[in-house]
Amino acid sequence: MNSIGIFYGSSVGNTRFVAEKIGDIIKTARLYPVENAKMQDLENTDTIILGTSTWGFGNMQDDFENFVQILLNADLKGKKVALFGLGDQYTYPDTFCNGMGNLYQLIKNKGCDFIGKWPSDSYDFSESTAIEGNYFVGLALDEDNEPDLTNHRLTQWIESLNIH
Ligand SMILES: Cc1cc2nc3c(=O)[nH]c(=O)nc-3n(C[C@H](O)[C@H](O)[C@H](O)COP(=O)(O)O)c2cc1C
Repeated sequence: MNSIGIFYGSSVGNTRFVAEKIGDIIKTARLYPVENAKMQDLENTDTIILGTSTWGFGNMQDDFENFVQILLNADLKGKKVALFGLGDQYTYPDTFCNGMGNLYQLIKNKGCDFIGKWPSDSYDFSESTAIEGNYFVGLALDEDNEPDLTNHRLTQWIESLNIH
């Protein structure tokens, strides 16, 4: 069976809120806050949905501090990976969702199959390390300024993943 896990880090609850929403839609998915997640959790999961917010002008959320090493050491070959990131495009237009960009850079050469890139044209920002061409490397969400768009973006994105 294709196991699905949602791994996330969240400081004030926005990424957790989104992770739980994804879990409501993909009923078979297990939720893993990265502060407690183990390498085995990653390696036992076929489709990894991985979410971080951005803090301190472009960093991943704090709970990734230890999890970064776990991600680097884990065997992710052949796994599907879908990234999502939360940020604030108006206050931080030069580092919008850079946390997701950093996450992508960290694991992009680990042999996983990235799914769920997302068009960037409906956002208003100047720079992001999460951009490749006209697409974000995963779903970008802005709960600070556009919470009303989250549901629609999320359902479209999950449909595009084609994993359940
Ligand atoms: C001090 C601070 C720094 C932030 N830095 C960035 C940033 O560089 N880029 C960005 O897109 N968002 C930035 N944000 C916005 C957060 O990523 C956003 O509020 C997010 O929804 C928080 O999610 P969380 O509660 O899951 O951690 C920052 C917010 C704060 C308070």
